[in-house]
Amino acid sequence: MDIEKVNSMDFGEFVDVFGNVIEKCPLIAAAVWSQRPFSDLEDLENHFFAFMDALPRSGQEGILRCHPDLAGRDLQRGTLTAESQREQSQAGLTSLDADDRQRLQRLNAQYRQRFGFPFVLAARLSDRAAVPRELARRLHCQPESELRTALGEVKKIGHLRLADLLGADPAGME
Ligand SMILES: NC(=O)NC1=NC(=O)NC1=O
Repeated sequence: MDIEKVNSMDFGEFVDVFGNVIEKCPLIAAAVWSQRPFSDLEDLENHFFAFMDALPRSGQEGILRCHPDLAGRDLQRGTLTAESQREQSQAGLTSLDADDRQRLQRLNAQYRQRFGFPFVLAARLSDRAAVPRELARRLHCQPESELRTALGEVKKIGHLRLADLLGADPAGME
């Protein structure tokens, strides 16, 4: 898909295509649509991220709270979005044994208790061994810096999802 096609989309089509670039936050695509035309794919991506950066802390935490836990209830119930399902299975989180899954759920609960939002990480850039290690490490970070780290992970997820949608090479979208 090229940028001319993106710029020609009406509102409904744009939100249908880009509504889940940021997990369960179609509002962001709905807002970014009005800023077309986009000069290129990177410009489109930057508008998504600029919207996130301009939100008050409550809005940024709200974005994080829209993310399903890694190897959490939604994965067990099969209620993940298609994108999340693919990402979590690529990281090997759909085939954890009971002990590993329970450990991850315990760490997720501790993290959520400490920060008030779920642990978010770009699963496609990680794997089943690294996820709990990274979660345990970030559990000890300060809230301010952890909010920034978590939003950075949302942006990595968004970057990869946009690259998929636009048929661009993820590296090429830097
Ligand atoms: N809590 C999360 O990090 N969730 C997720 N990360 C991904 O890459 N996909 C998800 O669903």
